[in-house]
Amino acid sequence: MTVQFPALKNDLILRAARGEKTERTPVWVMRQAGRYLSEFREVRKNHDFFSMCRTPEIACEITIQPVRRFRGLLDAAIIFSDILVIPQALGMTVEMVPGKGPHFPDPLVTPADIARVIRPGTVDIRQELGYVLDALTLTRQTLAGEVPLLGFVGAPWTMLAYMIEGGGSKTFSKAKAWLYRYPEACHQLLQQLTDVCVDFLVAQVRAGAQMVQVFDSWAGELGPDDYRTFAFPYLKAIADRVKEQLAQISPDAVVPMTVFAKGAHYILEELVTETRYDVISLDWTMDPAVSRTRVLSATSAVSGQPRTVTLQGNLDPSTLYGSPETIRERTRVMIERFAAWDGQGQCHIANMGHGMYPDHDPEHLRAYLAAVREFSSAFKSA
Ligand SMILES: Cc1c2[nH]c(c1CCC(=O)O)Cc1[nH]c(c(CCC(=O)O)c1C)Cc1[nH]c(c(CCC(=O)O)c1C)Cc1[nH]c(c(C)c1CCC(=O)O)C2
Repeated sequence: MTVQFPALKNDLILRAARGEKTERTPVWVMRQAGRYLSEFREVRKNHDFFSMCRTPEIACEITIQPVRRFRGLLDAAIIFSDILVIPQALGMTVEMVPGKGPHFPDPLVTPADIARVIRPGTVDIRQELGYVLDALTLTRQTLAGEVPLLGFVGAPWTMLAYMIEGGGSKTFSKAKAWLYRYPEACHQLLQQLTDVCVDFLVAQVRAGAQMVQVFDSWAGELGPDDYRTFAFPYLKAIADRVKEQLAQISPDAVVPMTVFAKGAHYILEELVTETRYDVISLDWTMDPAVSRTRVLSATSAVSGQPRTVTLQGNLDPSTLYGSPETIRERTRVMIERFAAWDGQGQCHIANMGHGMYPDHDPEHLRAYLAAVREFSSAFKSA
């Protein structure tokens, strides 16, 4: 299958991800499409969340809403979908309860339950998740090359946590109890989820995704040893296998990959030295300058040469509750810290340290996007 797409007019984020120099820092924001936008709420009031995901025309429209509203200020679009479409593809029921979040009426309770979701091979991606692929293709056409289109999946640990907890949780004690009581069943499930992630990401790229991100939103619930046992090996396998499979299609098909292990500050060195992710997304609790130093020294220790991986992030989303002047000042400091190592802030993709909140003022996001442009252009031309 070869689909022809319009030529790309803004490839800033792809260049930054590959470590190439850019004239300003590209910026996009997790959850840039969502409830803080009145135009999203307008569509949402007439539709159930997952029906919106399953209707390519609606998913396309919502993906493009922020690009349209902040025209010229965003450097990427991320496809409107959810990390929980994979548990659904494996046969689980997931509902999105307005104001509460995801709910699994029938979560995994005992290891015998994994028989419901484990199968030989993976799932038929076209059949179970074809609607995401169609949404990607339609959106990439509709964007007409204005900005690159990002695809994504949830990381195996984060998806396992939802499938066992049945929704969000304060302690993740059900999911973590499984790691201690039923480690074998967990590994089987994590392997199954990894296999689906790999096939799904490759399919997303074939359908039009120009870069992909793996969201390990609950990484920080695990300590270093558990993370190294139950999360990291699967994250690593996803990057290895996706890159291998894309390279087999053609060298040009290999897109940049981002990993966001939220809260797992201890894993930074291993992510850079042992995985093939091009971009590492930092949450707001990590200092950009310190993170860069850690990356440089970890890579030189391994190869004798420091490697410049691209870092993404990391303004605290709560900063957007401040005044536009505060946002501008905090953004200046953020840009400066990402530039501490080279004086320019190359190898940086600006984002928040997590997603937008529903009660954010879109005009405050605009202030952030404008400040990234202002200060990063100044640093890079200095
Ligand atoms: C953990 C997680 C989920 N989904 C996702 C993650 C990883 C990122 C993160 O850590 O935030 C990923 C996701 N979810 C959504 C996107 C779309 C693209 C974008 O970033 O704009 C993406 C990339 C839409 C969404 N996903 C969801 C909404 C709001 C749903 C609604 O309208 O009711 C949107 C726009 C719902 C969702 N989906 C999920 C939760 C916990 C919730 C409820 C919390 C909330 O309501 O914000 C699971």
